Amino acid sequence: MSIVGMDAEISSGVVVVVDVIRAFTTAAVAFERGVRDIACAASLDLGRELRRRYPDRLLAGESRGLKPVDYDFGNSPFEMSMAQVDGKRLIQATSNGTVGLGRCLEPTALLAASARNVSATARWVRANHGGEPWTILCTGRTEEDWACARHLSDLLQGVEPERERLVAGVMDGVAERSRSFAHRPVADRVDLSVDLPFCCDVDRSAFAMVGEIRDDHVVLTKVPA
Ligand SMILES: O=C(O)[C@H](CS(=O)(=O)O)OP(=O)(O)O
Repeated sequence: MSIVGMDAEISSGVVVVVDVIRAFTTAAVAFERGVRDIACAASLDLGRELRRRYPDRLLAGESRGLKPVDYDFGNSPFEMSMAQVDGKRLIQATSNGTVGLGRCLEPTALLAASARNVSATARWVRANHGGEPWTILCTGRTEEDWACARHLSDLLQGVEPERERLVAGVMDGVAERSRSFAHRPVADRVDLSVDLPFCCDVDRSAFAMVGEIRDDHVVLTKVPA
């Protein structure tokens, strides 16, 4: 039972990949909007390749937080909350979250989580892999993923954590990112203010996002839990 960062060797067992700001908050919102499944790519170019392979899929993702010109969507949960994607299939390629999914080579089970579906993720793991070893992979260096991982770890161990502490951790992560953005040219800064309410909406999504490893990507599906 461990919480690790992206520099760790990912063991087997149940692996939950956490990305609160913003990949797996955006993925959760996409599923809430009726998306059927999400093919997660570890790079923008692989995302483009997947679109060539599966032209019916819409392409979502970011580079340095911003939407590539040839992508259909960026990585904003706010943007996704208004998207007409009911019944659609997505491809998602981001800097951290989808890269993290690709790091897990032979997990017993692989899931994607954010604060939005953290309790549902814990319920799914306990119901389907209770008592088995698990690893929580934080894909970011800022506080939000680690706060979410600690929250999930408590839930997996039968401890009821405080939501307020998780929200405070997300807010700390946003503050850290805003400070880093301040060093970028204005045009390169990501306005997280519209996304923050979605990232802080703890347990809005009553489903786990369960991954299936394919040759060169991971497909997430929504599983009520
Ligand atoms: O889109 C995001 O919020 C981040 C990119 S950055 O770290 O803010 O530049 O990507 P994600 O994979 O969602 O952490």
